[in-house]
Amino acid sequence: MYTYYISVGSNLGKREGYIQTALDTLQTVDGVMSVISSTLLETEPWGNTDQGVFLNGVFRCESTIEPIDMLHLLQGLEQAANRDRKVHWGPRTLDLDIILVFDESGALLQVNTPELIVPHPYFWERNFVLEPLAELWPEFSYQGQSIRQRAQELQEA
Ligand SMILES: Nc1ncnc2c1ncn2[C@@H]1O[C@H](COP(=O)(O)OP(=O)(O)OP(=O)(O)O)[C@@H](O)[C@H]1O
Ligand SMILES: Nc1nc2c(c(=O)[nH]1)N=C(CO)CN2
Repeated sequence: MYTYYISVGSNLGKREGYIQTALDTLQTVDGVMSVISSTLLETEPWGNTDQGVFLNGVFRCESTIEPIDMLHLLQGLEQAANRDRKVHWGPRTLDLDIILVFDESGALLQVNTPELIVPHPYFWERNFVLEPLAELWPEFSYQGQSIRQRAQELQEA
């Protein structure tokens, strides 16, 4: 059994609908025991600022699905939302990124393959991930820093 923290975002079309559909579909998948979502929040675009405001959140998912298979499952949900990938970090109907994965002993998984890097390489730089993650897991800390401190630090940067 794994515990996944998955970042969800959308800034094109019926944003909340795409996110809700992804959540509803994920809950029906064999091997997915539970999915809960943080509240969704409006966030200014990060990285590529020349695009619309995002709706972002984080799902916590308990699942027996292996990380690479979870990635492919999430990519299928993105395709179901007619996601196109023309512009890197550009507008998208639905984005689902695996942020963190813990195994049943509670150990943080490190994955480094051409297709999948976990922890997600940018998660600790992105308040649109850290704020909803902190809602689900306020005591989380990473590399010796609490998530609250990190979110504050990014806010002030
Ligand atoms: N932890 C991860 N979660 C999701 N995709 C990942 C992860 N690690 C590597 N990838 C790879 O990233 C590729 C590009 O994904 P995508 O186009 O969604 O990037 P993005 O979400 O726009 O940018 P970013 O990854 O910086 O958030 C995917 O094809 C996937 O193989
Ligand atoms: N606010 C916000 N900005 C972004 C987002 C996102 O989900 N939310 N996703 C990106 C590429 O993954 C790049 N920039």
